[in-house]
Amino acid sequence: MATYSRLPGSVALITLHNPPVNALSAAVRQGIVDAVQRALKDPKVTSVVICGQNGKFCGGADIREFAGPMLGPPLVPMIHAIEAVDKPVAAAIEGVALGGGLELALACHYRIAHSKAVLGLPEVTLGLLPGAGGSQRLPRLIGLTAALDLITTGRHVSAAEALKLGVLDQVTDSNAVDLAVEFVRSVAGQPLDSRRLSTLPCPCPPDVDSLLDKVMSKVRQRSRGALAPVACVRALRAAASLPYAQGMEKERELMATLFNSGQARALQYAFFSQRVVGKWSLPSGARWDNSTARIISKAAVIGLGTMGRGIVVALALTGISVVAVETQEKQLAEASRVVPAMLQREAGRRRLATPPGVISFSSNLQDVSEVELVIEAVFEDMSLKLQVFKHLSSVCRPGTLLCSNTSGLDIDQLAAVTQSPGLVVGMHFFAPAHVMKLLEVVYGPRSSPEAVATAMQLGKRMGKVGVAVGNCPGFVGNRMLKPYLEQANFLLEEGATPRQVDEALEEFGFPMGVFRMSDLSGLDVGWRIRKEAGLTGPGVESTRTRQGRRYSPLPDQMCEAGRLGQKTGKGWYQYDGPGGRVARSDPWVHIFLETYRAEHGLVARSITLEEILERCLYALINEGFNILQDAVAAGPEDIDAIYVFGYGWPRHRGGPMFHADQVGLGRILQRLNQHSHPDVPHLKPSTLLRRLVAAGSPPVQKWREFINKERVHSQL
Ligand SMILES: CCCCCCCCCCCCC/C=C/C(=O)SCCNC(=O)CCNC(=O)[C@H](O)C(C)(C)COP(=O)(O)OP(=O)(O)OC[C@H]1O[C@@H](n2cnc3c(N)ncnc32)[C@H](O)[C@@H]1OP(=O)(O)O
Repeated sequence: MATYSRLPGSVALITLHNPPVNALSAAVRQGIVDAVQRALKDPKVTSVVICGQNGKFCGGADIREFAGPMLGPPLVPMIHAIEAVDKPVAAAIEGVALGGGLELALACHYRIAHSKAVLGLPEVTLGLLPGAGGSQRLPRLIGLTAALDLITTGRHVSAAEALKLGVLDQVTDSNAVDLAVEFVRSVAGQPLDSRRLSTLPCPCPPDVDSLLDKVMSKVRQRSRGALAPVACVRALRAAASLPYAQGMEKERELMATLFNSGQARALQYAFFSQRVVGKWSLPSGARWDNSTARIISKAAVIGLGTMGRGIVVALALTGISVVAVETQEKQLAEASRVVPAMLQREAGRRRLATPPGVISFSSNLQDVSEVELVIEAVFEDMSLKLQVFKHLSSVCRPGTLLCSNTSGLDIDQLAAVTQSPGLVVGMHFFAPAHVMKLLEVVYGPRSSPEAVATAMQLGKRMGKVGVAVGNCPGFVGNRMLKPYLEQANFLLEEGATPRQVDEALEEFGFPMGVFRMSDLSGLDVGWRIRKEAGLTGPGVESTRTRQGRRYSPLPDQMCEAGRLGQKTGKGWYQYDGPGGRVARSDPWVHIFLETYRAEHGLVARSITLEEILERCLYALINEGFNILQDAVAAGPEDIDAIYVFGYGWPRHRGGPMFHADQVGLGRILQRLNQHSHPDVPHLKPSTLLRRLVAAGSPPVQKWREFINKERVHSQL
């Protein structure tokens, strides 16, 4: 709702009330309409201020309402009515003015903000455009070029930047509402025509068409099939070329298409998933709201390879003091040189004013004795990690949290060699660790709620999306990746080329197909894991069935031929020498595949794009259902957040489990059954998937509840 009060000196104050962010729900819109009417009718009122309760102006339209029928007064006419008021109206912006919140402010005649306020039109990140006049008013206020940047990226800007751009009229370090009240009193009675943005022309550069074409091609390239950024550019083209009323008509038309699209649903689901995963819970009953996190101020990182260096930077950026330990002198010397530069660059990129934490480098493990939390990031080798954990347990003071950055090894085994297994958790970062948003926080049966809460809290401080997951080989992300990679290799055996597979996945929206990704991360990573699992190596027979399952030795043979990916200049593609980035098809690979097929009596067949996607993605999704069934992930949102933030799953497709819901669970089940084969267990449909289909395929938002009920009745 919104409240109305008349302040001394003829100013009406309209306050939005809808915690936590004063979103423009039906009740708030009704409250605003009523309050504006009252202000208009009251002859004693000469000016109006609109503000939000609890220091937050407005977080925009109520996203939850988008899923149902839109009730209450519509936003667009409400905003028009505010602009038309013949008494000066000012928005007093504290906290946030985002989306519809900023559009509301743009309808006001003046905008006054607190210096800590954040403004933006992030609708594009929800699969929409600023459809309450924002796409037409903002360019008229700040010019087409700046509006294109803000609207197509959805980025938030500080009050200082907004003032510079001309979005704001004044910024204050003190009370923005008081200043706005004082200000509107001073301008009461003055003409308002020039303050109504809809009446102004849109300032454009002379080469407007070439600017719009350039932005459009950049947006298409960056958006990987997302519709909203393209629609935003179209709406802004209308602002630049049409009178306001026609521009609004175009905005409405584009918004109508986006509003009901699967992409908007996916992006709004992704918005809420990101928030759901913060509210973690463990099978033990420990939860985000009944567990206490420790505040970490001193931490250590053991191992300064690529991952360790990124973790040091991520910690230091939060202001934590870090002891960075590396026992190999050469690696230590290189890290001491490289890490401060990385830190400087990243701090600059994030426009951090505060000095980052202090880093001290050491080759001595004893130097971690005073820290509160250690993150081990040594080579992915269990015996080495066990040694490190044993040592840490004796060196660190009691109560120190011991975390491992392992990408899939057994956390319980590591915990078992320490004196306090409850204080051991996995903190699985993704490369580059100071940039990538995902953090898998891995708990074992003995991990204490405090340890999980602390790791999750620390992740949040580092700006990560932390997802609490159970302990199993590969955890969630890499466990699901395994069947995906496996299917990609099988497709090569059957006749596909690496480029065909990659193109299908890139067209789906991944930034990189599976083979380009393997080349980037190094083919030897998986090779080492397969050797440890006894699947390849000396003495293992070179067959296509191993340990009772279909097995493709193709990636092993690539490694044996010294083709480890980008780092060797050759992998599934060829590059311009070691470290090269541009992937080109390699005739060697084609001959290699042909020879391989001939040796194994395989006849290449033509494989459709559809089959590539189904086999790779449905195998991955099926493993997601197994993970939910095993309670390794608490809900589908957890899996989807992991894939969107860590594995390049296109955000406008919501995540693998959301995608399954969109495709239809019945269809996924039917296709899995079709592709299924007795010696490919990953394609055997999961029991959970079958039970969901039998229950009528409830929507993804209901799966958590369904799983819990099934578990109570021991059906899973
Ligand atoms: C027939 C078809 C017709 C089609 C035509 C239709 C026409 C319709 C016209 C409608 C035009 C609408 C145009 C406007 C659109 C919009 O405004 S879309 C929304 C834009 N706003 C945003 O994207 C902001 C989203 N929120 C945030 O970025 C952050 O929440 C925050 C505001 C910066 C605060 O961050 P923080 O303090 O970290 O808190 P959070 O944890 O993120 O959030 C707290 C809780 O608040 C919930 N929430 C936040 N914003 C909204 C929102 N806008 N709507 C609903 N709920 C919101 C968030 O989910 C958290 O709740 P819990 O998860 O329950 O904790």
